Amino acid sequence: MRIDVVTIFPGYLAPLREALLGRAIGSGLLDVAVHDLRDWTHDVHQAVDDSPYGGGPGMVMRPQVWGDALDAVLAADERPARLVVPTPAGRPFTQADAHAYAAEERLVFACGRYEGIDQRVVDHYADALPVDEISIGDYVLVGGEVAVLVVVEAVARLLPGVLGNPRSAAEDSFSDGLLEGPSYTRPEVWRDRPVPDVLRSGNHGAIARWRRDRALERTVARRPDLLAALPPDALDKKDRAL
Ligand SMILES: CN1CCN(Cc2ccc(Cn3ccc4ccc(-c5n[nH]c(N)c5C#N)cc43)cc2)CC1
Repeated sequence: MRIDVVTIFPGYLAPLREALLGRAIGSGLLDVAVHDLRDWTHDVHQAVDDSPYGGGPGMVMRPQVWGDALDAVLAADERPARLVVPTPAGRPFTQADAHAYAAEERLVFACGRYEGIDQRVVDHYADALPVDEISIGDYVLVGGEVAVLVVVEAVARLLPGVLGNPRSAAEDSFSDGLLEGPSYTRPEVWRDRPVPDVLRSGNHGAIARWRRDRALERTVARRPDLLAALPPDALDKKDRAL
């Protein structure tokens, strides 16, 4: 998979080259190119923004610069691409999106700043390729770069060979529609707090039941919306007895 990121703060994307993602890049599983939007400005001030039509606070990113940048970036590789534009007004990014994006040959991310990117940029490219305006959560950031780091990590970990243990991705939180329950490791007792006996029992059936119960409890307490979204047959009689 090839990933391109266009931003006015290339340094913000440096973490992409660390740790797991850095190894994925090094092993050729992932090809990442970060582009400075200002490389496509032509004025001495390298202006990328201007005042909003209709008034209002802040500035809006100019379509011309974005058009020149995205034309050049898209033309640099013949693989079909999906353009992903993080925005507070975007559709919520989900684990299902991460799986869908992991199947793409190429993702191009447009990182906005200020009050966002002139809408005509999204409208223009939507005539030529799939374009997603996504949000990583109901809180307000200052730009799209952090969202790109989140999305790229969520996607890259699903690529074959990136995670040391492929079972991790297969048994993700949300993969069965529930939150993950608590995890424990050595020592058996830490500051007078023991590991739950069932986890040391060797009784795999009882362990699976215990883990499912804890996942259900946590989901009820923290994300009742996930329960409501489960298909009718997702909970068995024992689940409902909890
Ligand atoms: C008067 N009001 C009119 C509405 N604006 C709304 C607004 C517009 C842009 C920005 C800053 N920004 C610029 C590009 C960009 C991309 C993503 C995100 C982002 N934030 N939160 C997420 N989950 C994000 C994601 N993914 C923020 C971004 C902040 C707030 C505020 C002022």
